[in-house]
Amino acid sequence: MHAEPVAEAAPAVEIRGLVKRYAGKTAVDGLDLRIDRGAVTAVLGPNGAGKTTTIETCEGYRRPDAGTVRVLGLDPVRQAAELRPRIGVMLQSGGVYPGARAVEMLRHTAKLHAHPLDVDALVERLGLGSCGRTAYRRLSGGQQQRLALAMAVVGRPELVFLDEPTAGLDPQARRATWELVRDLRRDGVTVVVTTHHMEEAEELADRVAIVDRGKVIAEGTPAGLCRDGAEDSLHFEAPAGLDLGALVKVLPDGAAATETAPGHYRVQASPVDPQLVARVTAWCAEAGVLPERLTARQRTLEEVFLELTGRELRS
Ligand SMILES: Nc1ncnc2c1ncn2[C@@H]1O[C@H](COP(=O)(O)OP(=O)(O)OP(=O)(O)O)[C@@H](O)[C@H]1O
Repeated sequence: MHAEPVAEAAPAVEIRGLVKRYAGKTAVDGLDLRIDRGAVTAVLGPNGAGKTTTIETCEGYRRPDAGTVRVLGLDPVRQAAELRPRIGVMLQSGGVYPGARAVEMLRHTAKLHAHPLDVDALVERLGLGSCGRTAYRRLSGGQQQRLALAMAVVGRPELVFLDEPTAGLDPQARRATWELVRDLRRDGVTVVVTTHHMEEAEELADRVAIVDRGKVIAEGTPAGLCRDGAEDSLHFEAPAGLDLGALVKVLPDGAAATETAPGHYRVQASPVDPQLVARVTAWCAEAGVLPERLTARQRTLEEVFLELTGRELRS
């Protein structure tokens, strides 16, 4: 006899075939995305790709025109009352009463939750100490951002949505935000973050979803996306006119070697790994050639992003 299977916890977010239109214009076009619990997921995409619309649908602020959205197993519109206390939301536009005093508002929000974070410690770590009695509308843009972040996390939510949390922040505030996100992850909180900063996604995210024209067009770990289908390359300099036909013979199938300019060589292969470097250098040693300025390059997430979404500016 098998034991009864334990019901698996629902994923943090499960979106199937989401469609959202504004006045006939399709902003989200059959988007599928599953986000597991306990990880940081970065949602990337060009301006207007549909990221904010998707996130706001998960938060229950927008109703899908088609498809289904489940957040912690709940319908964000029909089961909003049950869902809201369990999620933290940082909106791009603040979503805060402009006349309210900054830290008072945070204290008030904390009191609405059963087990809030320590407000003073949060204020301190986000550098909001000097903003105590200042009205929200009088805070600088960066201070408003940090307060919105504090409001999103103060109630110790299970799942936090952060829409461009570091847009317009100075490097110190950006780092403080990253640290807070890392702490959330360490505490088992699921974080969904949209960003236009690729290094932020590489730095913070366990998984990345790239959205374009209302659909998820790629999904995986940052390292996996940089590796997948990648034409990575190895570069070195040596005397001009090396016999590259002989070099290619010792390389794995599919590898190519070219002299891009006299004495400048490029070896393309997938993957560029330590074995490839060893074969190239062993061949050079056989040929009595010193490969100078030998560099192995993997694509960055920004390069992958541009390859997938195109280099031209969208109108
Ligand atoms: N309230 C609205 N009314 C009409 N159109 C809208 C509305 N909100 C968004 N859109 C349109 O829907 C599309 C998707 O917008 P959305 O804000 O979801 O994109 P995004 O990926 O978050 O972009 P960004 O990176 O610029 O924030 C865009 O073409 C946008 O102009």
